[in-house]
This record gives sequence, C-alpha cells and structure tokens, in this order.
Amino acid sequence: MTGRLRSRIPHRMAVYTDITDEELNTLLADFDLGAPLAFKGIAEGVENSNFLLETEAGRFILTVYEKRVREDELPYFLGLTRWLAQHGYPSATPMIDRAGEALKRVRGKPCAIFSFLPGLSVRRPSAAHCRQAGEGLARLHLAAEGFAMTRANDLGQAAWAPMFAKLHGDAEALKPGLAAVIEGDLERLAKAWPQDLPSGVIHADYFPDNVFFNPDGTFAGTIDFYFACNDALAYDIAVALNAWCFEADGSFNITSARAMLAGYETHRPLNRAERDALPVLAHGAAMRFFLTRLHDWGATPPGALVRPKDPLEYERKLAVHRSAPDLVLLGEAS
Ligand SMILES: Nc1ncnc2c1ncn2[C@@H]1O[C@H](COP(=O)(O)OP(=O)(O)O)[C@@H](O)[C@H]1O
Ligand SMILES: N[C@@H](CCOP(=O)(O)O)C(=O)O
Repeated sequence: MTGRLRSRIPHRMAVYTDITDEELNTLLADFDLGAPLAFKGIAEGVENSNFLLETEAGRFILTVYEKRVREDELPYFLGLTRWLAQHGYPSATPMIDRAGEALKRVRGKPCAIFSFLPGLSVRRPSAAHCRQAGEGLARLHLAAEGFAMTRANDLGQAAWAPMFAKLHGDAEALKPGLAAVIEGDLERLAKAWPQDLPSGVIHADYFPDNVFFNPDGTFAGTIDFYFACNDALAYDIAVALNAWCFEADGSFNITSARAMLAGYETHRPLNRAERDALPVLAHGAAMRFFLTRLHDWGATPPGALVRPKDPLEYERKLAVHRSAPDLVLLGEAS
C-alpha cells in the first residue's frame, strides 16, 4: 500500500479497492498517457472507487467499478459520456487505449480512466446556481439526442411498488405508520403518472454533488452518469428540483425552482403537458430517492465504510409534495 505515487488514504471513505503501483503501471501501459506522477483515492462518492491520477499527459480520474454498477451496463454509460463529449457537452470523458477500448480491468474489476473535469460542486446552491444547473441539464438533454444506445429506467415508476413491498418493515422502523402513507402515495402516483411526455436520455441523479461550477459561478459540467437511462425529460427536471431547491429547514424554495426552470428553458422550452406534469413528477422523484435511501439505510450495517444517505430527508420532501402539489406548478419562469 505504500509507494512513490500514493498519498495516505484517509479512514472512512468510498475507496473500496486498493491498487498497487505495479497494477497501475500495467493498466497505463495500454494507453498513451505517459508515466504516472501521482495517484490518490478520492473521499467523496458512494458507488465506485475513484482515484485522482496525474500522468505526464495531465490529470485524470480512475474509476474502479464496484459491485453496484452492473458490468454489462458499462458500455452504455461509457458510450454516453463519450457521445456527450463529442457533442460539445462538458462531462468526464473516458479515455480510450491504443486498441480503442475504454472499459479496462484492474485487480479483477472493471475500470475506466476519465478526463478530469475542472470545477467545483456547491453544497448550498443559490438561485443563480440553480439557474445555471437548469441550463446545464437542458444542454445535456439536447446533446444526448441521437445517442443510439438505450437503457430502461430500472428505478422508474413501475419499479417503486415492488421495491417498497420489501421495505415495509424499514419504513415502520423509520417512522411508525409510514408504510400506509407510502402505499397511499404509490397508488396516487400509479394513477396519475404521465405516459406520453417527450423522452430521451436523462441523467437521473442530477444532484448538486454531480454538477460542477466555474469560479465565476457558471455551469462547468456534469459527472456520474451511472443512473442515466431513457425516460421523460421532465422527470430529470423533477429530480433536480427536489435535489437543489429545498432549504435545510425542509421548505421548498420557489425562487430557486423558478430559476432552475428558467435556465432550462433558455435551451429547451417545456410544452404544456410537461409543465402540468411537474407536480406529479416531483412527487414521484421524491419517492424514487426515498426508496433507494430506505433500502440502503436498512441494508447498511453499523460502522460500514460509507454512511447511508438520510431517507428522512426524502420522507419530508414526499410530505411536501403530498400536501401541496400546486407548489411545483411553477407558473411562468422568470
Ligand atoms: N471526471 C472527474 N473530474 C473531476 N472530479 C471527479 C471526476 N469524477 C469524479 N470526480 C470526483 O470524485 C467524486 C466521486 O465521484 P462520483 O462519480 O460522484 O462517485 P460515486 O458514483 O461513487 O458517487 C466526485 O465528487 C468528484 O469530486
Ligand atoms: N444522489 C443519490 C445517491 C447517489 O449518490 P452519488 O454520490 O452517486 O450521486 C441520493 O442522494 O440518494
């Protein structure tokens, strides 16, 4: 674990795979990226192991795929990010080796080397950040047009009821009486879920930690496409409204939400049906993240390397959408 290239990896972080200098050199020998100069684990992230890699050719991110990302889906994710880069969208692009391969293996696990995307994510986004993020999301939807591969949304509306069927006990442990409330939401969502909205490639996890900004506050780019799939484009906006526009006290920031929509519509105006569907889409998007968080919360043993994300945060967002659906009928964007 010690080596010329390695910084000390701090305790409690999402780097599950250790890589020796020799393994790194073997991997890099297939690429034209020069010799490694520095290599260290990155603390953020919960799905994969990420390493900051500096070589004679510049800065890169080595991502080693852990068991949560299905290996047979990696060509879709890698193909999509290459497509986006080729169509002018700022995202991390996988490097290809001399044989034209992006998907490689290290220590028996699949991996890929990505271009380093400059910029920083923000923890407490302002309305101005939301506007920029909205622009970035519409640009993503447009840049992905024409990408030929498809992937169904395996965490879409049809998956929620079967998923929750196994989580009643966890819901009750979180908050007594919650299981019946969630069942009520699921029924309501199943009845009201829109079927014919414009669809295409969606990011499906467009959260503040996956969006980078330049120092002047403008949108810099997007990472982490491992939930990307084909679904209603407006559903992606709904995911983002939930993730970006709630305050720490649980209130919905309508100014930020309108700013996000206005940013989005500078590139891709919504049609009437998409706008009208935003309340139900936002309710459903809150359900999706509540369910995966509830699942992870129940499945994570105490003292695990990665602390699960709080399902109660999304239980509160569900309650907001349940009791005030008109909130997300955002009116005309400012
Ligand atoms: N291409 C990239 N350029 C710059 N930083 C990156 C890049 N990819 C990942 N990172 C960094 O690694 C962290 C974790 O990456 P992410 O893909 O979100 O992992 P996970 O899927 O495990 O959550 C990000 O928060 C970011 O700091
Ligand atoms: N955004 C999801 C969790 C996925 O984590 P990421 O680090 O891969 O973006 C949530 O908040 O539940």
